[in-house]
Amino acid sequence: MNDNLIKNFWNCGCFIGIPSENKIYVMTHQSDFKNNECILNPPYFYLNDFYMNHSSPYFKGEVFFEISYSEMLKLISKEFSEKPQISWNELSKKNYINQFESIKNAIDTGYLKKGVPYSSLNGQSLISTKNKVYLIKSLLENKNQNSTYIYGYWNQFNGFIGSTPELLFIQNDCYVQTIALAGTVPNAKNVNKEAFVNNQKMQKEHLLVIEGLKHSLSQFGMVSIGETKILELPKLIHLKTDILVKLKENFPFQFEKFLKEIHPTAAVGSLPKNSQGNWLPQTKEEILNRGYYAAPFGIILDENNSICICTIRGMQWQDNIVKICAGGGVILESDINLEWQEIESKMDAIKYSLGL
Ligand SMILES: C=C(O[C@H]1C=CC=C(C(=O)O)[C@@H]1O)C(=O)O
Repeated sequence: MNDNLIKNFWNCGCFIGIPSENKIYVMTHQSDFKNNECILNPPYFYLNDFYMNHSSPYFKGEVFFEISYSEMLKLISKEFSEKPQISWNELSKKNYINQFESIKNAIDTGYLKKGVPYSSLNGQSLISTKNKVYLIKSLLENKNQNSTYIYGYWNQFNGFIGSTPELLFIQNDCYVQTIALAGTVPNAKNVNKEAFVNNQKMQKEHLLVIEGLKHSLSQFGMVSIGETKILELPKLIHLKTDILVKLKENFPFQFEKFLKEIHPTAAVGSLPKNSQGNWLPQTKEEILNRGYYAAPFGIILDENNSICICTIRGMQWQDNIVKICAGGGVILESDINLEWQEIESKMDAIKYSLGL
């Protein structure tokens, strides 16, 4: 990469890493959301907010390339790196309690089976190029990157960087892979994995995500549900089930149509979905607070290959405000104190992966 290109990338860049392919897709872009899908030639990126409010979420920049994880680390190691100095606010439980109680009420009245409240930890820091280098380097050096998708997007004012286990889908020809991911325990030394796998509340929470996905996906073709397994991350353990859809014959895959059906899954939204795809009211305040937390972010490589992830487990920033969001599934059996501990563990895990 020449110097100009590197400068452009650090001003306005984005990437998504796919560990199973040992590939990171990287793009520089000038500005957001100017393009319409029909005028773009693949490859191009897709970014929407959680509520899918952007009408032109596709974008393409001047330069697009693929790079292996080790090449990316080598490239990035040549750059100046500096840990962001963030002064974090106190984490407030109040808003979370309101969401938790509203979900519990909706469950009691039979309107919902599951909802995902979240909390955000805010801080102050301007994220410089050196800071971005530091954050991405931390993700790349993280040993357990095999099960997560590193991602990043930024322009001069805002952006986000993280590493998510939440795959929305990978499309290869007539097959679409997705996962159900729900049920969490901190990955502590003394954790009893067997008890976790056999825990009835965890199983139920997980099965509800599978139920939601089956419901969304069956219109596209044959849905095969794999075995539920443990997904072990450095700081957290989840239940994970692989799901494969064999698309109906003569069924042209449409990225956004598929995405609208699957997102938000019950792992980040609710079951059942309401007309907004989620139980949370889509207020101005909620949209602002959420920013790009749990947003769909993807790449259309060509008409037979595309990828979309859900941007959890990351840090976002807007001007000098930085933010880490974490949520967790709530069902009838959920206990608020345990759920809150889960939120705190997820926030610690995010900080750990970003070297904060
Ligand atoms: C919504 C989040 O996690 C989801 C993914 C895995 C496990 C989850 C859970 O156990 O609740 C969540 O559904 C988040 O990390 O913000």
